[in-house]
Amino acid sequence: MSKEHSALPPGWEVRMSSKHNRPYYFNTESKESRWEPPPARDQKLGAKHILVKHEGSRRPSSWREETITRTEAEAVDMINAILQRLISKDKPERFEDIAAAESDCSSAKRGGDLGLFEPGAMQKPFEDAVLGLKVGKISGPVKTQSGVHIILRTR
Ligand SMILES: Cn1nc(-c2ccccc2)cc1C(=O)N[C@H](Cc1nc2ccccc2[nH]1)C(=O)O
Repeated sequence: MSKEHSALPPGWEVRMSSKHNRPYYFNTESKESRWEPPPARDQKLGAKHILVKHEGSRRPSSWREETITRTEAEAVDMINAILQRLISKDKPERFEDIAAAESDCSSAKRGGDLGLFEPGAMQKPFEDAVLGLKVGKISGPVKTQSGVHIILRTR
C-alpha cells in the first residue's frame, strides 16, 4: 500500500481542511495536526545525545571517568548547565562538540550520534523522549537507568 494509505499509528485520523480544501492528519490524543502523514511506528528513529552518569547509573563508569561517584542531583545540575550552553543567545555551543568532550556514553566519539535504531531498541524513557521531539529539536533532562541525558532528535 502507498505510504498515504498505510495504517495510521494509534490516535491519528485523516481530516479535511475546508480552509485549504485538502486532507490533513490529526491526533485525537495529542491534538497535534500535520499536513504530512505521521511516520509509521515501525520506522527507524535517529538521535544524538549527551549523557551524564551518576553513582546509581547501570554502569557508573565511562571513557571519561573510571568510577563515577556524583549523585543523580549533581548529574541533573550538570545537564541543565549544558542545556544553557546549547541555547545561549550570545554564544551557543555545538551539540556535537559538547557531546564529544563531556558525554559519559561511548557514542561521545561520534559527537553523541547513536545512528538509526529500531523502535524498542533503546530504554523506554529514552525512546519516549525521542518520539516526543520533532526532528531537530532538543529535549530537557531525560532520566534512564544509564543516567541523565539531553537528546537531539535527528530522524
Ligand atoms: C546505545 N549505545 N550506542 C552506543 C554507540 C553508538 C555509536 C557509536 C558508539 C557507541 C553506545 C551506547 C550505550 O548504550 N552506551 C552506554 C550509555 C548509554 N545508555 C543509553 C541509553 C539510551 C540511549 C543511549 C545510551 N547510552 C555506555 O557507554 O555505558
